[in-house]
Amino acid sequence: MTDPATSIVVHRDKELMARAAAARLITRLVDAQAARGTASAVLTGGRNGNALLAAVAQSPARDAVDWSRLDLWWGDERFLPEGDPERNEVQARQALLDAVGVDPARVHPMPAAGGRFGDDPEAAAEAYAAELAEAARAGAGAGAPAGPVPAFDVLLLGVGPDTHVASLFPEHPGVRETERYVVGVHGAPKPPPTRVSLTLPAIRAAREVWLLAAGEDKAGAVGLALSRAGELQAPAAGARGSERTLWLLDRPAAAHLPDSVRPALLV
Ligand SMILES: O=C(O)[C@H](O)[C@@H](O)[C@H](O)[C@H](O)COP(=O)(O)O
Repeated sequence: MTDPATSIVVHRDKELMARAAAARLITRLVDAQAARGTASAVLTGGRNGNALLAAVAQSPARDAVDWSRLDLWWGDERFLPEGDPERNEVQARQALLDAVGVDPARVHPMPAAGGRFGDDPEAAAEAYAAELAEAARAGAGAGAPAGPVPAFDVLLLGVGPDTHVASLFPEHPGVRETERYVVGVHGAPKPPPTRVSLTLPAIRAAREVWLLAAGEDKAGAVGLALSRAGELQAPAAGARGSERTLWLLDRPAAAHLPDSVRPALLV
C-alpha cells in the first residue's frame, strides 16, 4: 500500500509520459501563480526530466505561465565547469529555459566546478544551502516563520535504475544526511563521480514531488521503491512531497509494481 497522498500514473510510452507531464507542470505553475502570484520549481537532470522540459517548450499552453515570476532550482548537479554540456543546468537551458522569458535573477543553478568553489563540492553545497535559506526567508513574509528551504510548488526527480534520485545513491553518505539540506557527493556510481545534491530533508520540503521513470531498466527500481523499501537502500522511497507524491511512469517502468499498488490511470 502507498500512503493516500501518493498517486501513480502509468502512460503508454515515454513520449506520451513527457507530454502529459509537461501539461501537468504547466497547470501546476499556472495554479501556483494564480494563488500566490509566484511559483517555484526544482528541476532534475537525466533524459526524462529533459524530455519533459522539451515538451513544455513545444506546448502552445506554455504561454499561460508567467515565466518571469518563477523561481527555478535544481535537485542535483554534476560538479563540472560552467557551460559544460553535461551540466544539468546547461541541458535544462537548452531544453526550455532559453526559449521562455525566465528572470535570470530567479534562476538558481547549483555552482560549477572550477569557479569560486574550485574543486570543492562541499563548499558549493554550503553556498547553495545559504541561497535556499535566503529565498525561504524572503518568501516567508514579515513575521512568518521560515524553514531552511522554500516550500517548492513542485520538485521533479528522475529515478535511476538503482533507485537513486537527485545524486542520492543507495547506501551513500548523502542519503543518510539528516542535518544538511545540500551536500557534496563523491564517488557517484553514475558519472561524473563528483556532484552536488539536495538531501531527502530538502526534497521533502516541497509541496509536490514528482518522480519520473521510463523504460524496462527502471521497473525493478520502481517496484522496490513502491514496496516500502527503506530509503537507505532505495532513495526514491524517501522522496515525498508534503502535500503530494506523484509517480509518472511508462508501461515498461511499471512492469513490476507491487500488487498492493493500484495505478490511478493506465492509458
Ligand atoms: O544528474 C543526473 O543524472 C540526475 O539528476 C539523475 O538523478 C537522473 O535524474 C536519473 O539518473 C534518471 O535519469 P534518466 O531520466 O536519464 O534515466
